Amino acid sequence: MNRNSQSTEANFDGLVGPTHHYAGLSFGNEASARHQYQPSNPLKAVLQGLGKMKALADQGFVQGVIPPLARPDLRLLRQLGFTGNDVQILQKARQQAPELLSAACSASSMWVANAATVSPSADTADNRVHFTVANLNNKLHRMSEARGTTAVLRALFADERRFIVHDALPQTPAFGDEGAANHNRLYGGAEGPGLELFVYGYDARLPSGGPVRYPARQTRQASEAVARLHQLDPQTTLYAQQNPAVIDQGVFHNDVIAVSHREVLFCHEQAFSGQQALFDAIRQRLPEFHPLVVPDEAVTVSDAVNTYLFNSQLLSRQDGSMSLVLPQEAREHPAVWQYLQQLLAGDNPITGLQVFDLRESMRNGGGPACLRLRVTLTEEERQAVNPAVMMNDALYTRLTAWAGKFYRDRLTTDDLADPQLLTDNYQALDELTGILNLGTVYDFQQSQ
Ligand SMILES: N=C(N)NCCC[C@H](NC(=O)CCC(=O)O)C(=O)O
Repeated sequence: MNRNSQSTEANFDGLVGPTHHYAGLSFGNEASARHQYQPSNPLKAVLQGLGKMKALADQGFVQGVIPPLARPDLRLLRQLGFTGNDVQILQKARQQAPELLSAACSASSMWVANAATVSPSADTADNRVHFTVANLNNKLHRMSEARGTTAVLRALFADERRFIVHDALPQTPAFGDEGAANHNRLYGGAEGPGLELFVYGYDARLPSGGPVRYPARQTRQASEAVARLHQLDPQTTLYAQQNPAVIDQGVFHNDVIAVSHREVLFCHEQAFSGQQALFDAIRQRLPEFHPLVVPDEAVTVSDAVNTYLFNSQLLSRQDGSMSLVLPQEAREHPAVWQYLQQLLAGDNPITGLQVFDLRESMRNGGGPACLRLRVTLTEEERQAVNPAVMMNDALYTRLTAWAGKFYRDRLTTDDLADPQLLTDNYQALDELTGILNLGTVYDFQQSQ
């Protein structure tokens, strides 16, 4: 395979599933806690996500769709001791442990920045695109994604000559892994290996040094294991610790405080431990490195957590300038919006802002960047991706009609044991596998 052929950063967005609801399941994610038990609108949520995908595809960006996992996760409920037929299991869980029913129904697989860590073929010794499925072992509702995500990614990236999807790391806290949300890849003009920057919350070898209030979800040990699996060159691999003080302020993933694209790293001044030394190390390997650091006096960490300023997407336009894709909350915040105007006027590649209303996802702590998995692909690799998942007018029309047929416009935790919800979900997902040409990717299809 040709190492030097032109490559593209494609974005694959998670399609919001029909059971999207607010259950307060993610301790350390303040939006999740704040919106616990509020009614959600799954139809609006899926349409908001599709709107972003369609707008970016219309601008010529390569945009794909990742289907939701099948929920309720009856396998998980059985594993937790609930017995009987499907309806009995749901009802028993609702009566005895509603928080477990919520976990089994969570639509959290929409945040595909946590589906896997991805290394492009230019960085890997065997010249394949490597994916390691995230084990997400810090939270029950997220941990149970790994199995289904593995099957879905293998259905999308099936060509084993070009892609390899590794199983998730061992499910133990020392190997906590949250995927691409804690991984950046920086690169300059020349084709060839990029600099892979893995960001962890704590080092399991050291007894202290992590956050104290909220959990660190990613360990250094997990990042190192992913780098080994991906056969990365240690010369172009760096590890950095996220500042534990910002984890304690609600920055549960690095993509809540930093985003990279090409040679640019856009981040808050408090994002990393030893930030200056880290920047020196990056610059040593990548002379074009262009950090854009936001001072606390312009935007506080709390403002960043509330607006998801850094959970933005940086996209290159044809002319080499960059566009920043932001959530509506960033526009509504005077200090953040003022900072963004200064950024546009300043000497840097960002020349445009695009704002999307993603409020249904934002209320659970998921912004524009959480909803996408970035996969850098050569032209040949792009041709090898399942073409039915690539966004275009026809797919957008089909998926909006499909969602309109199956999704509810109101859902609360009280609705989760409704047998009709289960039947509708399975029917919706069965139809979706046809639209996206996925084969029988869901367990319920195999037992039919
Ligand atoms: N930053 C990135 N890349 N992803 C955001 C993930 C949000 C997700 N929220 C939730 O899982 C909330 C579910 C609930 O409470 O109902 C989480 O905390 O893992």
